[in-house]
Amino acid sequence: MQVLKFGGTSVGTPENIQIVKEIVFEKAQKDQVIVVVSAFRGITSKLIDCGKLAASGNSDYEQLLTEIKNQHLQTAKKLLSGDAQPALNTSLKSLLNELEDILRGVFLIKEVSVQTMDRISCFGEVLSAEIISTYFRQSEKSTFLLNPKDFIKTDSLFGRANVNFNLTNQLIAENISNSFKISVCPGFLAANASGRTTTLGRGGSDYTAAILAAALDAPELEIWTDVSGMMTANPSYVKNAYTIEEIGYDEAMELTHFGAKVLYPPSIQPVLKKGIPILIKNTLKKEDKGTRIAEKSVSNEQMISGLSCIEDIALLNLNGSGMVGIPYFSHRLFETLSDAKVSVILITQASSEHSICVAISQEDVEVAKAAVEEHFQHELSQQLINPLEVEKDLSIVALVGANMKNQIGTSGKMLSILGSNGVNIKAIAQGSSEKNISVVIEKKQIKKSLNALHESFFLSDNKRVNLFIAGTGNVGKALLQQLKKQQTFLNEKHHIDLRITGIANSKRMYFDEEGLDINKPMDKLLSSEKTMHIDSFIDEMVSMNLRNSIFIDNTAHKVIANTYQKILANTISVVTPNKIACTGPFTQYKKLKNTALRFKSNFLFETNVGAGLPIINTLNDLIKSGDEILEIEAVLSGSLNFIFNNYDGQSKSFAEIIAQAKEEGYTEPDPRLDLSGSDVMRKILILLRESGLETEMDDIESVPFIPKECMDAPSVDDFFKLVSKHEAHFKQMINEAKAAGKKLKYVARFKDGKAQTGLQQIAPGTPLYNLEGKDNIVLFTTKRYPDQPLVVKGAGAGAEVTASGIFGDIMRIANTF
Ligand SMILES: NC(=O)C1=CN([C@@H]2O[C@H](COP(=O)(O)OP(=O)(O)OC[C@H]3O[C@@H](n4cnc5c(N)ncnc54)[C@H](O)[C@@H]3O)[C@@H](O)[C@H]2O)C=CC1
Ligand SMILES: N[C@@H](CC=O)C(=O)O
Repeated sequence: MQVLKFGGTSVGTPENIQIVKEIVFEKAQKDQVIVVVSAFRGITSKLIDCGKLAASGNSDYEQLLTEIKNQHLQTAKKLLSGDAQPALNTSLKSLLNELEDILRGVFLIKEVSVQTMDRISCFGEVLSAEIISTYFRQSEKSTFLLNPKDFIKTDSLFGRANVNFNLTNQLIAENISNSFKISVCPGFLAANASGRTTTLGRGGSDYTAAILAAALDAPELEIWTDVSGMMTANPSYVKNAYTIEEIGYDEAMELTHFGAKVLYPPSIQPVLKKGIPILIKNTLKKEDKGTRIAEKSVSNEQMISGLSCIEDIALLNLNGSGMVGIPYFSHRLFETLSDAKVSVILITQASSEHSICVAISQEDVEVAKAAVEEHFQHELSQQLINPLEVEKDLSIVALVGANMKNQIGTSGKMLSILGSNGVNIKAIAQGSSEKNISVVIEKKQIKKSLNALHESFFLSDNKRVNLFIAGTGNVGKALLQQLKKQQTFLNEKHHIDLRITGIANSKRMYFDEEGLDINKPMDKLLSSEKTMHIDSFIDEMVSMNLRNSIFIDNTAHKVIANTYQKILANTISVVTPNKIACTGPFTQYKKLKNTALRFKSNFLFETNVGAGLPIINTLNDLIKSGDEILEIEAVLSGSLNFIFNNYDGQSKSFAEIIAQAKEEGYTEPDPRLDLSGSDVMRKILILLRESGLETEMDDIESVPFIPKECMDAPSVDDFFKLVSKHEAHFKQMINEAKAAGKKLKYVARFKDGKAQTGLQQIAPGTPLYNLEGKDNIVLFTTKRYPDQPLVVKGAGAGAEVTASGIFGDIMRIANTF
């Protein structure tokens, strides 16, 4: 015997009922089938409304009743043909007349009892079963319409009656005939000992099906609904959520309790007790596999079966010294809430017993608060407990999986993922069964949290990282190219999905939560009508509240650098080649680092020194492992190295070589920063700060090599003109070096606690002498490297290498999410 139950949507339209027929008839070829049906979608609510309207003396119930009548008669007309149709119409009309009579009576006496409401509300199932059984019978004569009142026997608790299982099981065995291929049974209704109609409460049709399946020892109970089973998370929040193919009863219960409303747990108790598996299937996508809920959880690799959530939660926090060591305190709290019909969803209590915190539905807050305050009036007045604290607009997110108990660190991982996304956890509960870890968070963080957790716990998922990019000049453009080139590789090899969710240049900005087309991200930016303003950019980025977000500053702008503090405090990481933030006052640099630590964001700026070379990371590793910097000797300007490697005082002028360095993207957007030595001062300052020294820009001595008049030029154009004017000065510098058999290098040095930068003649045979092109070199002499310094050397300027350094920082952060 097979038992199938079809929900309201499955039987909601004539077209859907035709699909139901296909499903049932296919099954009936193999074995007898019992088909339990719900009311057509929306009918039960309409019936209840009719009852309430009639009871309040409002004749509008008649209009609603007409709608109910028409929907059933029209469905019957569409489904049936020939003689069957008038016959069905007669029986439908007789049922509808009975309903009309009851409602008329209610209207006249202006009163409806729960018992009468049971009679009214179950008409949906009765009418639906009448139509469906007649429709089936038209093609399959061996179809029978069951009356559950004959065999499902309950007490007289109208509205939510309790089943007498002994009697019911016996009556089912006696009443369900083996002689019909298909039996159609209306769900939800039953009868008490004296034959009066009762109903089975919430999930009633599932309950009917479960009672039948259990009594008949069905091999499986099939629940056909409008979703393809239980999903790994709510798909309206998590696009990558997918159907769980197999799950244990316990896990299914946990998921259902916390939001996956595919089943109502109490309604499946009868099959659960007998270990009968339940198959959840989608009527409108019958080819989908669905979810099989079986007695034992399936031992698969997947540690987490699903994520679920409940929205609109409030926390009640009762605390006070008067609670400590007093027996029955929690008992009294729960009893008070229970008496007030407030259901407690989650509980946490500190072992000190100083406080107890419960999560309830937000809609129960007022009732709960009033009840608790009244009950604990004495303790409150004696200040033994503090006034009840209520926090609203919260949600619960739960991680569910039977395999969690075999895994160390699951809750740690969960909390760390939420923390690195700036999600504050208000309360946490983990049962000793370890099948569920639930956290209470702000409601606005739900989408971000579910997605971040889903990507981290479901191995099939790619972890999405959202990039907000400001600056699309030399470096910015090179970065966009590299992101495009690496996208497939990162997806396939590292399961990281980098999306550009925001982009800006100095004029415009553009946002797309799903990510811009990586092949042409500039198109949308260039046609955007949104004017770039950094405050609006940040507001939009923060309000998008996306998981795993990184802001990348590819500008050289102070205004942008000044916003890092705010960005980091919103748990959005910052990656930047812009040196301004790290070279302001030491207190500001320190504050940024502390903010990043406090808000679990990352602040990375490897490209501030030596472009893509791993200089800051190397230094960080030395310092973190306890080493100490004794000396630094370095060439830190790619552009100056390029200029002095290419200027010979003959073929091209000094101004022409600077222009070439600018053209090739080695200089700062304003080359005066390079030529003045300021850029090198910034870099050595950053290295000293990263070495642990509290240093300011003024602590660095710098000897300029460029005439003061050039540096005082009011614009970059004027600067070039003045450099041309002073060509003889530069010629003399290079000729003197050549005559001494040396090369000119702009050197930064830290020795004996002092930092200096300046142009020097470098003799052959020293590490700085053979530094080609735009290369940089840094020699760290440390306690561990006292004789032979640790050397980092390579290309130290240029858009490509800088972009690849930025990419490296992005990946370092992406791997922490
Ligand atoms: N070129 C190199 O070798 C290296 C450069 N850097 C740094 O990289 C950064 C970028 O350099 P480049 O790409 O060469 O500069 P660039 O001048 O080519 O590009 C700057 C970009 O920033 C945008 N921008 C300027 N102000 C803005 C604002 N207020 N809001 C939004 N966007 C704004 C511009 O529209 C442009 O797209 C600079 O901070 C530079 O110091 C760091 C290491 C090496
Ligand atoms: N302008 C800089 C580039 C990177 O910081 C340089 O010349 O080194």
